[in-house]
Amino acid sequence: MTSSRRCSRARRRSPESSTHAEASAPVSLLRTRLGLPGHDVAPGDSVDSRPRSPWWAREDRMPVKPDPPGFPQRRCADVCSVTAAQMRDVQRLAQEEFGLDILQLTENAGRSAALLAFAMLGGRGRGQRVVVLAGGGNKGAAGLAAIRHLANWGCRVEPVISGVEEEVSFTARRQMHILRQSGLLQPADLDASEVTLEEQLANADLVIDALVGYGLEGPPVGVAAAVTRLAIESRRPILALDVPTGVNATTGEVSTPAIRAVTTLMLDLPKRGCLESQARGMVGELYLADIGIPLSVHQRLGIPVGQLYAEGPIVRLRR
Ligand SMILES: NC(=O)C1=CN([C@@H]2O[C@H](COP(=O)(O)OP(=O)(O)OC[C@H]3O[C@@H](n4cnc5c(N)ncnc54)[C@H](OP(=O)(O)O)[C@@H]3O)[C@@H](O)[C@H]2O)[C@H](O)CC1
Ligand SMILES: [K+]
Repeated sequence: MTSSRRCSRARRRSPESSTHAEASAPVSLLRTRLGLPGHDVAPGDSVDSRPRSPWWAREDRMPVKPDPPGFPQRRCADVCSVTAAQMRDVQRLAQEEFGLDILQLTENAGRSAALLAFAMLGGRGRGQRVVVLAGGGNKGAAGLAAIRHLANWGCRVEPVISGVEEEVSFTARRQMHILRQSGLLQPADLDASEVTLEEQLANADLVIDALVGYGLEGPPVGVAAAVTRLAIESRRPILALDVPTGVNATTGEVSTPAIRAVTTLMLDLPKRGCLESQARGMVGELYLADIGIPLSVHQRLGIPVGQLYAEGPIVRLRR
């Protein structure tokens, strides 16, 4: 099962490259489409060697706050953290026995992400550009939901879709449908070239990483890896949803490539991997959002949540 999954992933994600070359040269994927020369970054290469400020980069960007004030605070040590497997159990129970719909959970996740992003932007939407990198799973669906909220609040939001629409989860597909009907997703967003993406990133005030969360299997490959590398090279501030792409939610193991976030908004409960010391440089400031899973779901599974959200639905975690 696992190996056939992986084969189909390699096939789907990297039609232009041979299977064994794929892991080392994902960035050339989008470039290949454009017929441009290669642009490979070897694992361990310093991103400092990349040229800074290209001609299209805006000079008038507002600084974002990685640690916006106004949220209640908790100490990491006082909050119970979970593995990806425990989180899946919570989600399964919430859906199968309590009747919550995954669309509700992803919507709440996306709205929480939008609220924190808005606070990071200083509580002002007009004139702010946000780029949302969306994958094909429920993390992607949450990022896509965030686009609609941030657009309503005056931001200019650009979606970057890293999956083939027919293959993404139904939650992501539903959010894509809503965005398309709202005029927030254009045909060109589904097939952005590397150059377009570099330009979008260079002009972004804030980037939201909604590529791959606790569903990560092995190091990021294919388009998700290519987009991750471009986001790293752009040096723009990144808000990661749940766990930065490329970081293992349970162990904290950091793959190449992996998103280095200024802020990570974990959903429902802290993911153990985000609190591990090896992931520290990747997660940045830590926040936690209630996504509407009843406390009794956690209680049933013996996970003590206590008064975690008693002062508000988004909490800042201090180390
Ligand atoms: N209860 C919660 O905590 C909730 C969390 N939410 C968010 O959803 C994710 C978990 O969602 P899930 O759909 O299970 O998985 P992900 O979205 O994290 O990842 C699946 C997609 O990622 C692709 N993938 C997996 N491994 C790789 C890889 N090595 N390289 C590239 N791409 C990869 C996978 O592709 P497939 O081809 O395998 O299908 C999927 O497209 C959680 O982290 C939160 O962010 C919900 O929003 C609400 C509930
Ligand atoms: K999935």
